[in-house]
Amino acid sequence: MSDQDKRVAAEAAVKYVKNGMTLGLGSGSTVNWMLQCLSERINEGLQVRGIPSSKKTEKLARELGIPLVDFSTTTHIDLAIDGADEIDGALNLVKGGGGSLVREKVVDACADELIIIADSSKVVSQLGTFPLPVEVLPFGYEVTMKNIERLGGIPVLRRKDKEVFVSDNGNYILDCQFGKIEDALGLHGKLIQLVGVVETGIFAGMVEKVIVARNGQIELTERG
Ligand SMILES: O=C[C@H](O)[C@H](O)[C@H](O)COP(=O)(O)O
Repeated sequence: MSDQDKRVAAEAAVKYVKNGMTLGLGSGSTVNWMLQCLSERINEGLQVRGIPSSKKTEKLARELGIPLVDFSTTTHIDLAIDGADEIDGALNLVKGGGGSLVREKVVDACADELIIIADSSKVVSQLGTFPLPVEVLPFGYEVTMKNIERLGGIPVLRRKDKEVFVSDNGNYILDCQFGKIEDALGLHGKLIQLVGVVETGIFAGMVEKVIVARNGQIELTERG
């Protein structure tokens, strides 16, 4: 992991932002760099507004003076910029390492274009080394865990500072090891049908561009 590369990727993504855009603001440490870059451009006169995908992003964006709106103002997002925990060669993603996957998916899915920014440690040949985050209702999460085990997963209830981690939506996160994921969309489809599952961290077929920085150099991959 390199903060320098996260910043390089973030700077490259912000070049795609144009005056007047409504932006989807993802979550995580790479997105935090993007917010810094965006705020610098806003200080230079760029006029945009953002819809944040987490309370943490909302807080930082406010501190940086980035104008924010929510879905009561508009349901249209021109461009979303977000991070990822894993990116495969088909531009499928695992997300949710920071617990923001549900709001990220709502924001990213309604954007005209989604750009993913990352340092090169996130690029994998196959998804599944990073345990798949699955957001579940707290009620009956034990049952949901059993059902995930029946699908071949090993779910672990996420904790933070020894307390159960609670998402911005008041839900729990199960970090699920499935081994190497052969069929990302198929696995998502099975999980999302389970009662109690709110959303999975598989983002398949959603990305237009991936910007990866490796030792300070940009690698741009676009959906073919
Ligand atoms: O829930 C968190 C998000 O999916 C993040 O975009 C993802 O975890 C990547 O975060 P970072 O840029 O900190 O590695």
